[in-house]
Amino acid sequence: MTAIRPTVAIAYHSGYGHTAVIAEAVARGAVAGGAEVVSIAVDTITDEQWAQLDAADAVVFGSPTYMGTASGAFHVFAEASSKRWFTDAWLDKVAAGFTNSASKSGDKAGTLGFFQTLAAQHGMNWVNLGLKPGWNSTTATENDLNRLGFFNGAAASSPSDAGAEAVHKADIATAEHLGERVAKHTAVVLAGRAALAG
Ligand SMILES: Cc1cc2nc3c(=O)[nH]c(=O)nc-3n(C[C@H](O)[C@H](O)[C@H](O)COP(=O)(O)O)c2cc1C
Repeated sequence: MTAIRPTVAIAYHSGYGHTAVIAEAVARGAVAGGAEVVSIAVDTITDEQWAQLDAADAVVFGSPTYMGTASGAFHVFAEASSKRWFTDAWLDKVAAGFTNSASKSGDKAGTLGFFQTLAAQHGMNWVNLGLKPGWNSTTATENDLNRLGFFNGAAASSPSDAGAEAVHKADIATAEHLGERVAKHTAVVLAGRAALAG
């Protein structure tokens, strides 16, 4: 059987570089999971990149959490995606999401929830993180995968007074896990569609 190589697009914004590190980790994980990856900074998105999103099998949304939700730049992109909503251009694509903020909680749930709603409005199928929470018992440590205990996407906490080099290794590993999971799940979806069509 020919190996299925899904295309995973990562549509993200990063104001100061921290979320970009997480986006790179998601990309590495997706490649490890067998996908071809396209990374798109949504604040500078071009017509060609919109076309790449339309052609992708999966789209992973990523943004810093600003004021408890995705950044303004990401919201501009989300509103612009309404053009795709009218034509069902993203219907049945796989979707997932990640966010990064300074505080451990930092109201990141607001951002991941927004991504889930955006995906649902487009009729996309959400892939969750698929990891048990880490760092929540006396024997656990901050180096655990999913150390911040989110289920619906990958979350990262980066110190507000440090640069992108300070993004936590555990958050990077958690993001790699999400990318790999999305790639593998998307391959299953594509294989299922091909089998049903055949
Ligand atoms: C306008 C603004 C709003 C912010 N709001 C939050 C917030 O709600 N929760 C939080 O934990 N951090 C908040 N932060 C901190 C950023 O999330 C944090 O610095 C993050 O690492 C920035 O990611 P970036 O470098 O990809 O832009 C805010 C930062 C800015 C500039």
